[in-house]
Amino acid sequence: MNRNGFAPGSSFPHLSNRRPPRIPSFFIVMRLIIRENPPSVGDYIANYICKRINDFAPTAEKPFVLGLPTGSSPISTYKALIKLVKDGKLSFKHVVTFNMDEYVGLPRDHSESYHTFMFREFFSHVDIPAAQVHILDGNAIDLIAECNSYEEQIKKYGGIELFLGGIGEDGHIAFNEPGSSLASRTRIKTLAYDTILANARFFNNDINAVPHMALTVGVATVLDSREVVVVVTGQRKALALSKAIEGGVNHLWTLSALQLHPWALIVVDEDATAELRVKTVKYFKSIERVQDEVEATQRQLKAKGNVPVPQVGSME
Ligand SMILES: O=P(O)(O)OC[C@H]1O[C@](O)(CO)[C@@H](O)[C@@H]1O
Repeated sequence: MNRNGFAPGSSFPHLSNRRPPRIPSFFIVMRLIIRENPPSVGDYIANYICKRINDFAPTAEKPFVLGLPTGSSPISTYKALIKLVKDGKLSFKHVVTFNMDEYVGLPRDHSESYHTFMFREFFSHVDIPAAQVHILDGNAIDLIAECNSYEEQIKKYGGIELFLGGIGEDGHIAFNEPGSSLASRTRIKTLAYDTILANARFFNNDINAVPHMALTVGVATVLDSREVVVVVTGQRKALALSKAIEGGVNHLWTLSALQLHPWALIVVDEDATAELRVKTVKYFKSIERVQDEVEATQRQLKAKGNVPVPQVGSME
């Protein structure tokens, strides 16, 4: 068993009888948090990650292993995380990161490479030692070996504690385009035309300048993480969000694989909920309300010196 309580290499921890430790039974449910706009989504996720890292109390021997995405959606989260570090509330000194993906063939110092993006938007502003940052090398001579070694490195650290992810308009998580196997691992992926069109905005709207291939962690790599948090903002992601949470698990909308994860959280803005049923929105809002109440009760009990006992029934 690895630190997460899963069998090493297990892609579908939900199928094992082991529930990840520290998760009360009433939290074994996908959660959807709705905030007004991208900045408030960023604040929510940053505070959430901050609490998770601080509760974990990472050390050099036991670092917190964090998966990270690129794209415009996580920028507000990165800004908020940087502020928490500057305010002395959070440190990345004992955090090890693994990025989701990288273009193939784009020079590392290209302004749109994910290496450049990550250092420009995040790593250069926090106290993470560069040696603790892992980003796939899309210029490796042997790309397959690069992908295999990435999986090995993740394993060496005992797995990813929390994977923060972004999605594409076609519902892909990382660069797991429609039709990707839900058992996929880190590999080379040809980008879908939709993704090339969507990302052309970063390449002066020239679709020929957008790389057609990328290295990406697989769906199973993401599912193996102890916890997955996904950021979804903007109306252009609304259809993908509804397919992923209201539809069945489906390789055409790879985000839907999160339904198989015991500890998944999707944080969205109002615009991204445009295609959801009112009933769905109400359901997820009620879960947030109940959880807030449970946590408030637990805090009160703790303050009185009592051991908190969850009163909410299982929602499994
Ligand atoms: O947030 P944006 O700009 O829509 O970009 C999302 C893209 O970034 C990624 O998260 C890459 O890490 C992909 O999943 C997705 O294609």
